Amino acid sequence: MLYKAVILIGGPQKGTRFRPLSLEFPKPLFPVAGFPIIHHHIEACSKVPDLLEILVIGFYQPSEALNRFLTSSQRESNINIRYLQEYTSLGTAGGLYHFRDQILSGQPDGFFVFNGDLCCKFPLAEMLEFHNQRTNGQHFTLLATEAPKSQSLNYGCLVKDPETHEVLHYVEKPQTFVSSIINCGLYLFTPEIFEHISTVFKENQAEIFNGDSFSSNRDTIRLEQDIFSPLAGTGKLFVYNCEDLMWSQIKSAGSAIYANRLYLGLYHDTHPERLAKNDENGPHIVGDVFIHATARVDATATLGPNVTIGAGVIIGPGVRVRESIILEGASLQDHCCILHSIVGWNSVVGAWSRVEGTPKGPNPNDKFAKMDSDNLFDDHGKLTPSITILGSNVSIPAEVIILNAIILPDKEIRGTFKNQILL
Ligand SMILES: Nc1nc2c(ncn2[C@@H]2O[C@H](COP(=O)(O)OP(=O)(O)O[C@H]3O[C@H](CO)[C@@H](O)[C@H](O)[C@@H]3O)[C@@H](O)[C@H]2O)c(=O)[nH]1
Repeated sequence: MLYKAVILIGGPQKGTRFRPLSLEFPKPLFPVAGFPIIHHHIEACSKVPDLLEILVIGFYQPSEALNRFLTSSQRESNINIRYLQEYTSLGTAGGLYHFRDQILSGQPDGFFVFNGDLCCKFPLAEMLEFHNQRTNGQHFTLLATEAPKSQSLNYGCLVKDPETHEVLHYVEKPQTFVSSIINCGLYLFTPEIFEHISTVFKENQAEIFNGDSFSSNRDTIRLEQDIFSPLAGTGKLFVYNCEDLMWSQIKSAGSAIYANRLYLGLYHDTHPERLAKNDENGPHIVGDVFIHATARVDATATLGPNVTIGAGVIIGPGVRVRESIILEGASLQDHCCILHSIVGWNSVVGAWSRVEGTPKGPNPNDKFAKMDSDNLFDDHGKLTPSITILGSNVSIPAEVIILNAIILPDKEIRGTFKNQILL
């Protein structure tokens, strides 16, 4: 059986907590546990036997960074990888439909579709096995997991037949509780899915000529509302439910820090060589830490748990870093302290300064709790305390405190700042 994979990466977005970090760099390339978010998807795909190619679909302008990433991923994984750009946001099914000829070229028997903003222990082999056990032939499988009742409302929710695992009912982000089984944003489709998308496409186009709709987004088709909801209960849609799945969305900077922790934890099984170890000449390592081979870390620094140090980073004596991501080219000067923060590309933190955010994470007492995607502002218009973010080329002087702040790129900070966005 031949398969393909499609990764939906969306496009530039405004007003998110990721903004200072995604201004110059598409979010799917943001490094988590040392590698771009979608590198983890590609790595999972490379383990699927007979994978014909990977198509990355989005509405980002092709950029040097994206091209460089795709070329190097292709070389490393030895799989053909192409970027297909939508002319506008076509929705999670619209992009698939627009590029259906490319997806079906080479005649795959099926294809995986990934939301690009997932952090997951992608159970592709298990999904394939589950999918192929259904006798139906032309059917579709989606990956699901459990969420607490209150959090389930933030996701696609589904009700399944406990015997057959057929999806009987699907509601995208319901207003009231439907089910604690949530859509994880990873699907396995057969080519027949295009017949269902085509029906919706034609209905939408017909509306233009019936004068029913002047909406500018009539080319948009959503997998969740337009395809899954009507497919539920027709015997075509099945759910592979992985209750204990290691899974999170990456929507905010807080969730990037959480995903960093999850992927570093996974490296114990998948890539133990990527985890830093304590040795006489190196820094003190606490828990899971990734240090890029080109970073220079003083032996008196203490790093961890859950820290990623990017390429070319320089870390001075006595520095302390925990629960943070330090991006390529940054410099942390003597005895500074970085907690629950993301330090942007080529930023400098001066000696004895403290950069600190507020920890974000799912409720540890609730087995199925998910990471909430934190809003930038609370109901009173105040910045909600969360991860501190320094954009690229930010300079923090010596002996100041930066607490719960978001600092846009290229800023030279002169003093202490708390609970602010510095534009
Ligand atoms: N190519 C492309 N990608 C898109 C588009 N719109 C969204 N995407 C990508 O599709 C994924 C889903 O994005 P959203 O539309 O923001 O949905 P969501 O709020 O994340 O919810 C989805 O994911 C949840 C799990 O993470 C699901 O529970 C939910 O049902 C839904 O599928 C993201 O990776 C996003 O970049 C589009 O027009 N074009």
